[in-house]
Amino acid sequence: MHFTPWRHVLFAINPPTALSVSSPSDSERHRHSKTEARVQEKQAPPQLPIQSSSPPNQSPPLPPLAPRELPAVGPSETGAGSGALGSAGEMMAAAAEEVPRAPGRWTGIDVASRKAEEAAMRRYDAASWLRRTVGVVCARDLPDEPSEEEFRLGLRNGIVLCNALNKVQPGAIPKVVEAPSDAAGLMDGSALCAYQYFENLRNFLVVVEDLGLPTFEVSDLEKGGKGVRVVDCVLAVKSLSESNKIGRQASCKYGGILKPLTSRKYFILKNTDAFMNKIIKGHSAELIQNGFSEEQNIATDFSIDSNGMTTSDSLSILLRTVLLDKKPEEVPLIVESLLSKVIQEYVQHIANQNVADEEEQKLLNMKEHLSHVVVNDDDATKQFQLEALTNFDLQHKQIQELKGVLSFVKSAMEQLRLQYSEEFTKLGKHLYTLSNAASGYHKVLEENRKLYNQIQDLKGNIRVYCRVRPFLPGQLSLSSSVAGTEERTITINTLTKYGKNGHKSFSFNKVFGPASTQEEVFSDMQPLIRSVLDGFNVCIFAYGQTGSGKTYTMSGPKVLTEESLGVNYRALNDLFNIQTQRKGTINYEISVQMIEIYNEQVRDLLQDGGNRRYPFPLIVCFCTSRTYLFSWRNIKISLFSFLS
Ligand SMILES: Nc1ncnc2c1ncn2[C@@H]1O[C@H](COP(=O)(O)OP(=O)(O)OP(=O)(O)O)[C@@H](O)[C@H]1O
Repeated sequence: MHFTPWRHVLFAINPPTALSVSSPSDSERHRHSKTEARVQEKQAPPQLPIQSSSPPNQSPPLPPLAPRELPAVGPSETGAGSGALGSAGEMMAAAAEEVPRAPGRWTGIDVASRKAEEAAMRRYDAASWLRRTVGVVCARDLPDEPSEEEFRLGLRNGIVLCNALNKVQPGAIPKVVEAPSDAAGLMDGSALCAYQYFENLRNFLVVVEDLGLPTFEVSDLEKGGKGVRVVDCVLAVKSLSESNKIGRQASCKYGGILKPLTSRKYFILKNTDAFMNKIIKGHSAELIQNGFSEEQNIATDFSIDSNGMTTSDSLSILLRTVLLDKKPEEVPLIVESLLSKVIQEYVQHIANQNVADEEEQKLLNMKEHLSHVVVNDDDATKQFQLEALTNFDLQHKQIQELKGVLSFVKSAMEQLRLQYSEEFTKLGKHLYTLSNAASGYHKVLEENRKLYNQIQDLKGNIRVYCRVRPFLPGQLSLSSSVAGTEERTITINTLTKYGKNGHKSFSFNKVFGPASTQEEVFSDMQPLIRSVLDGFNVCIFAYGQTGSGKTYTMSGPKVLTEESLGVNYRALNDLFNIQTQRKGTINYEISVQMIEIYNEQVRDLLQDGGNRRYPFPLIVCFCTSRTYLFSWRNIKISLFSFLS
């Protein structure tokens, strides 16, 4: 709870002697103020708190008061800036501010002079108290009557402040960073580095703030800082010290009511009476500080606390006490100021009360919710347990089912594995059999081939067949020279030397009569043709006179039918069919060349229209490893040679 506007009272209660000094020098003003303060200090009770003041540039000019206008307060309160004014005095000052100023009685120079003098007096008072508190050794850098610069340098390292505060509140600052012993000759505490200064000052300011005293910034101890705030703080600590000496928690005029170090929630008020008691107590303390008797103040407190008087009664007593010795013209202003303060405190209290009501409502809601939870806790627990058991049984049942399914799947998989193993074993056996069969097949095939070719060799590598063509249409069959044919023999009618009919017989591998077909002729040659696919060279040619049927036998008639196809067509068809049958095992490359030998000239019948003549003799052609089909006059040759 702050009473900042009441600080203006300092100027109103200054002694008129200070007002008579017009623009004195600083030293003169200091000396004058100091002398005045010394006199006042001797007369003032040491326990009186000190009233701080606003910075000179913020303080409005106040009209001077005659000595008879001053309240009956101690000399220290009336000193420039060092007075410990109470609420009554402040109220009076506030009232005095509103008093119409007499023209010509107050000038700007007087105001500035009085402010400077007041500041100096307050600084002297603070320095003097610090020196007395910590001792002249510790405060060697702080003169008894320091200038602003000396005051700043003396307190810059925070040692004096911390030690002084520890004197007032023992143990408030457990650790004070002291200056090194060899730093005595150093100026303005510069032996310590900046952060050590800061640590002392920070600890000091933290404790001061916890005490509810006015604080300052660390920068206020630097050049350009607001030294008046430091003075206010020191005087507030002094006020606390003096209050402690009289065994009473002082009401601080420098920023609020002193708070205990262990709690920062001092301003939380719970009801109107407590709120009013607080105000009244605060004002009562101020009354004491402004000259009212302590007994009177105690009586006031006692009447409020013990007799349970109402708020209006308390206010009445307070007003009567405050206005007891006031002039009639001062009463309205004092009452107005007091009411303004009461309204301000009441508004603050209502705000706090609203916040408290909201918090309380939240707590009630939370309690109701918790009670609802507690009341239904048993049912909810039972329901939860029942659901948990049900879920457990269901899950257990599902797990058992899954185990059964898993067992079934395992057995099925095992059966499948056994079946697969058996099938694999069977397949292996079959493959082994097939492999053996294939191997045997190749062996048998090879053996058959050998046997086959052996048979062909036994039949003869050179075979001679004889075919007799039938009579052509229009030819007389009585003139045939063939007397008869057997399988391997043909008998020819011949004329003897003496004109008698004779017979000659000729033996061949086989004799085909006039009724033989093309198929019968080829069937006896077919085994030789297949020998070509086993790598044997085969040559088939026909020999005979003109018109004997060579072309018919080798190629067929002009109009070909399936039955009339000759040896060449049938041989090639047979070769291509065998190639197709053995396609998966043997690849055959087949080429065909057709030549004609006529009048001892070899002609290629498949190139250049059959006009290309070969310069090499016929025997060379037989040595080539290719398939040949020769047509020679009266010799029709089929030569088949395959390389596989
Ligand atoms: N086995 C047969 N059956 C029926 N007709 C045949 C038979 N052999 C030959 N001929 C016929 O006899 C005629 C003469 O046959 P082909 O032309 O084959 O004789 P060639 O020996 O080739 O004669 P050339 O040497 O003059 O070429 C043809 O008209 C042919 O149709």
